[in-house]
Amino acid sequence: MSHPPFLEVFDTPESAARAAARLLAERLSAGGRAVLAGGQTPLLAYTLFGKADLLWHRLQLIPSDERCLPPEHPERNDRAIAAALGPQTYTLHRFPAELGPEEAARRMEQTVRELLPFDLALLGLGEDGHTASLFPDHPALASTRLVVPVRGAPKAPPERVSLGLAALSQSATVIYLVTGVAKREALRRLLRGEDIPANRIQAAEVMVLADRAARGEP
Ligand SMILES: O=C(O)[C@H](O)[C@@H](O)[C@H](O)[C@H](O)COP(=O)(O)O
Repeated sequence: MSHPPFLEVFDTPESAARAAARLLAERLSAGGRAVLAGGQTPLLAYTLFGKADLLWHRLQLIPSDERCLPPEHPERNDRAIAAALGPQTYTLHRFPAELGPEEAARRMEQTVRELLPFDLALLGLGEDGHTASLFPDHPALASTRLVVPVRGAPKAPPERVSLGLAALSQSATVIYLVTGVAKREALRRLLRGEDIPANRIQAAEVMVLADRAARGEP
């Protein structure tokens, strides 16, 4: 990260989610190409974003990563994102992660290439500083591929497929949404520019939306 990110701290996870939804709606009001994180943190933001009035038919979305689970598995990121966004007419590019890490990465390379550069990436942050499925000290971090297979992930399930640093670093704006006391140490490391996977993503504009619990404020 070339310069400290813009940080905004909110009283509660709900107010942070509202701010994230507003930002998504503003930045994507005319459509565009965006990356949406998996995991639990952003789901309320997606639900609120899904109510926005924008040119949904011009919006192309892709999860930051996908777990290698059957397509209908409730823990699939694409399913959780679609369920949260509700009945809007956007395009959601789904990783065929049920085919396994390598085959899914191979099949999505061209789709991702055609989506680049991203207008925006909303990303989460793991307690170990991971983002998407790019985990510390994992070989996927050193890959130059746009889409990387991930085996042996420390966060279940172990097999995943993820946008690589080469793709995520082609986002004009990266927004991290980080809430909860469990993320306190990871957020501190993110803001200090320490060498965690999230800080290996280069973007012209990096914003961090956090709640007081993650920021370590009473
Ligand atoms: O597939 C995933 O799990 C996510 O893409 C992952 O990168 C997530 O963003 C972080 O692990 C934070 O997860 P939570 O928001 O659930 O804490």
